[in-house]
Amino acid sequence: MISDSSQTLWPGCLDVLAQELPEQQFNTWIKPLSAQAAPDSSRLTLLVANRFKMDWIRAQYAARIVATLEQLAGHPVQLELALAPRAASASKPSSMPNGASNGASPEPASTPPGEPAGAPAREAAEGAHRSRLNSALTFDVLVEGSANRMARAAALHVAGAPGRLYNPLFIYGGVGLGKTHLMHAVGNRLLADHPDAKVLYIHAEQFVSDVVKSYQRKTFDEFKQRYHSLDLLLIDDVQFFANKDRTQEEFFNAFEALLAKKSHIVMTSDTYPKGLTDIHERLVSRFDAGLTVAIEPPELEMRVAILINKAGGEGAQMPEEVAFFVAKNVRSNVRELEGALRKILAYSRFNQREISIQLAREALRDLLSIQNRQISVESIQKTVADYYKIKVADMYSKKRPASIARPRQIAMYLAKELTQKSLPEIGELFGGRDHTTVLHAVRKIAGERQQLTELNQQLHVLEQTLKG
Ligand SMILES: Nc1ncnc2c1ncn2[C@@H]1O[C@H](COP(=O)(O)OP(=O)(O)OP(=O)(O)O)[C@@H](O)[C@H]1O
Repeated sequence: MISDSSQTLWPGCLDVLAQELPEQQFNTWIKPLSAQAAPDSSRLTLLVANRFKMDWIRAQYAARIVATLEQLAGHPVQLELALAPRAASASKPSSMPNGASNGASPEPASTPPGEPAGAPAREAAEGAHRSRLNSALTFDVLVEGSANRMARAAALHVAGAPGRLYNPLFIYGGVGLGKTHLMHAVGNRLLADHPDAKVLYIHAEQFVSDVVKSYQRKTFDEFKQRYHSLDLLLIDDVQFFANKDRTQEEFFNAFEALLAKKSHIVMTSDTYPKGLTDIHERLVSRFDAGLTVAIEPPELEMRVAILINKAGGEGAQMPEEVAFFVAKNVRSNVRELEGALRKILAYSRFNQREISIQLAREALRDLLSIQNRQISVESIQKTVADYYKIKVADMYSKKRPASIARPRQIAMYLAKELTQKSLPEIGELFGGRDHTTVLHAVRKIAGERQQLTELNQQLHVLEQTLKG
């Protein structure tokens, strides 16, 4: 008889890996595996469909799987890989993702076994395939906060009246802040209202690859037919067009054709249009011709709301104090926040314990210890000095010009936010300054961060850099 914890070990591990690995890799390699755990969870056997997959999983994923299993179990776990009996592997549901390959898989697309899904599932998959939309990414599950309020309002407007105002809509911001989610939400809403609309979500890299294929196969007519006939084109991460001249030309053509027929274009990027490098000026000026909106890193309360909502979506309840604890420690972006939540939920399920601050601390111990280990006041001083192009020595000096005093205040603020040091200790490390000077700097920068978008973004970049 297998104990409860051994039964939840692999599902818990799947939860964590689903969050940590790119979707394509997870769906291709990890999701199809079935597991048998020893009753005491000391050993876990994964059944793999063929020898090729077994070698690949051993080489690419075994170490990571073991680390995750051991973190969940709290003791060493031996991992074994075995070939699945033929019948067992053939009856597994197909798990191939609908999107095109991201190049991670070395296996020909026809190799993985799998029965076709049932008709409704197939239709849904075909619908999703046509538009490449992820139907889970809707406005309903997108938490609103000051960080994304304007972008969300603009996206809602576009979904409700495409082809009119805000065309193109250009959404920019740092990684994992919800740009892609917002884009899918526009497409899903439009399709819900107009099921016949021709919508396509595509990552810029895929667009580049489509251009290359059309070039090689001389099928530009089909390419044009496909892109120029859309009602809504959602194109993600356009910074990937940098230096790809032919792609930029084709995108320019598609762009002009779509705007001429009043189709809508929504784009995302990691920076605002004029901040894009190696993109033709005529494209940049068109990107900026509709509405450009930023998504910013979520503030504390928004991070808390996201955690509570997402936990609810997984059928779990996260007490507010735990959500605050996690949100205070995981600040960089929503994707990391989701990763932390997955770990906590998996840890709670596996150990059959209620979610508490103590449990969160244990589940996130690697993440928390990496943060504490890596960030020292000295590394903050160096990073900030490099960023604002001043000397590290100016962090300790008595110089007062604003070009030096302000980065110094920013470094003090980050030292308070990212380390466990007290105000007097920080003052000491900044050339023996009084703790009231540090307090003044911390309050000033915290206040301005709420008001000034540019400062907020700079701090976000610095935090990401410091956290590695
Ligand atoms: N406001 C929000 N409410 C709920 N979930 C969110 C929110 N913002 C982001 N997310 C979730 O965070 C994850 C990362 O978001 P997304 O992929 O849209 O980020 P991104 O800005 O496109 O990042 P990248 O630039 O790395 O592609 C997704 O799972 C998304 O659903």
